[in-house]
Amino acid sequence: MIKAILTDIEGTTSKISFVHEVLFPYARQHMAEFIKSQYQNEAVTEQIEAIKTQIGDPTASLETIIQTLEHWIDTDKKITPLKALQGMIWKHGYEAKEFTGHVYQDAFDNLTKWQHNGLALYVYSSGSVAAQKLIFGYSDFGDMTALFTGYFDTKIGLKQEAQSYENIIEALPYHATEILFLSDVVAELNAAANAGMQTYQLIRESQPKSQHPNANSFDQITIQP
Ligand SMILES: CSCCC(=O)C(=O)COP(=O)(O)O
Ligand SMILES: [Mg+2]
Repeated sequence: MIKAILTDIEGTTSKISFVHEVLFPYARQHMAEFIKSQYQNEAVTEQIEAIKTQIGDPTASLETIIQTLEHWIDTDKKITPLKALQGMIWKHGYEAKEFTGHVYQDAFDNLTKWQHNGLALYVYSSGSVAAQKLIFGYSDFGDMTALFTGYFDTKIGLKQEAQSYENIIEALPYHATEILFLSDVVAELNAAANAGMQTYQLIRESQPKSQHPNANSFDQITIQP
């Protein structure tokens, strides 16, 4: 019996193009100015130090840090300090109403229904928890954050590793088989299944099917009572 839903964002609740054509370019455009103006802000300093550790250069200049971040954005790296900084930059965009968070109508409808029916809803995305709260907090449907009981990001582990899902199971009051993980990415679904979760693949665009149950929209997801 499913008691909790764990959902991916990009390609699952939300359009890939919103992330790649709106969010990533916005962060790319503002990253240099943001780092230069905010590097003494404690939360930003913490991320800069983490980047220095990651690249193995404790004396890296701000210029090197900026170039590294821009390269990571261009190559879609799911690196925790990059994701934290992107979230901080997106906050300005959402607050200035430069964009709202894209969420598919069927995702909004079914997440609302599932929560109403007593299922606990959680998010697991490579975007930081702060960025997850922004996309749902400033969504096309208004503030959706009350739908979710909890959020997980790469601090719990990478999305294609079974250990990350084992860590999530450990953090939740459910048995692995009571959790349904929704994602468009087969490697993530395989990792979740290896940890014992149930899975559904969202095929929003023209991805190849896999051995996981699949659906084109949340409307087609059947949850056994
Ligand atoms: C929180 S919206 C931005 C998502 C993001 O930064 C990303 O890299 C996509 O990750 P996902 O795990 O949702 O595919
Ligand atoms: Mg995805």
